[in-house]
Amino acid sequence: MSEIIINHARKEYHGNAVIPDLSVTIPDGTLFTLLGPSGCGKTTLLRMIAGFNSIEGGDFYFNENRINDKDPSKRNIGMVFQNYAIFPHLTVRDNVEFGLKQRKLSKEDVKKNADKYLKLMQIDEYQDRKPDQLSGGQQQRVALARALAINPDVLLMDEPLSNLDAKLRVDMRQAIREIQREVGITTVYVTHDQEEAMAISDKIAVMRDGIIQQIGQPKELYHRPSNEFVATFIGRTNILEGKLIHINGTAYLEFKSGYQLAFPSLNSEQEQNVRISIRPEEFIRVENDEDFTAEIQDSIYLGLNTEYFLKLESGNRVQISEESTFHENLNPGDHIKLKINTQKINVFTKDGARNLLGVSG
Ligand SMILES: Nc1ncnc2c1ncn2[C@@H]1O[C@H](COP(=O)(O)OP(=O)(O)OP(=O)(O)O)[C@@H](O)[C@H]1O
Repeated sequence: MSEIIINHARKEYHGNAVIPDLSVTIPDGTLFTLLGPSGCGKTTLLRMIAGFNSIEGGDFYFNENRINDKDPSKRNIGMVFQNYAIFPHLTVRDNVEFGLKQRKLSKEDVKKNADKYLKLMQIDEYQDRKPDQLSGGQQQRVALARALAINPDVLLMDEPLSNLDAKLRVDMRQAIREIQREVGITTVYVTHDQEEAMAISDKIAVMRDGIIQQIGQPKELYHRPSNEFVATFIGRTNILEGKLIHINGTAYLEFKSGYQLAFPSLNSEQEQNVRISIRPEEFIRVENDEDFTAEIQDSIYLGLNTEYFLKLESGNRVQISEESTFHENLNPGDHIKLKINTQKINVFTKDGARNLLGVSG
């Protein structure tokens, strides 16, 4: 088992830095996800850890061992990719035993290890089949069993579920989570799917343009995103422009409508233009004492929740979400009153680069 430490990593392609200077520590035994939009450098970083990419700067360690110059085959890594990468001409068992045989283990140990992971991944009943006789989800289980059977120090997974259909993806991410916990292996998981990242990870690093924007538990990223990019990439949010002002020593958020909301947690911040992030579920419908009035423009019934598309009196459009009730009878054109949950909103500088409330985690 290993902690992974990356100090000042730099990656260039043809003189162009796709990862300028990245540092991160991945604690032993965690499922750590690299999350970000396409092209942000997730796969590049994963391949640097694996040893498939040159490293233009910085140091990579597994525990105290610097691995920069270590051959990929000597890093003791298990890998699972999007396209399964299992051998089509070998049976399920032979696939799982492949790495074990290469390591010249005794026959008994090969069998014992393969049995363990065939069972753990619930594919023992297919052990004599060839991959083309398996579903995508089963093939991915074989890939995972094969990766884990060699007892790697680190498991690297690059979009392992993206070839699977939606329902299976949800089942498989649960399976991966359970196996990872059971085996306790340090895992680096790459995805661009924020929901998958939230569901599976102990910790997530949100990346953009080769730079880590924030590292935290899913909950921390959702509630206290470090900047507007993270706030909009993790979950959904409404961004309203406003001003931070002081009246008699107390901070207020002034919205476009002119409404002023007392916001004492920013008492020590200077007056400035801000961008206010309010998640759809943090607008609460009230009968009086409202922060906003809004006109309903449209709604979508989603079973547990109903989403409303609203126009605020300022003209701003926002989306809110609330638990559906059977007798609900709101229609386009209706006016409603809303309060916002001030504990849960976030306030960014006018360029969206910094959360004035600070960041936990
Ligand atoms: N071999 C290469 N030569 C030149 N540029 C490359 C090479 N591989 C990747 N890049 C560039 O490096 C950047 C990061 O790519 P990378 O594949 O790491 O992104 P990613 O976040 O994994 O994206 P995706 O989710 O689409 O796989 C991109 O701009 C990409 O075009």
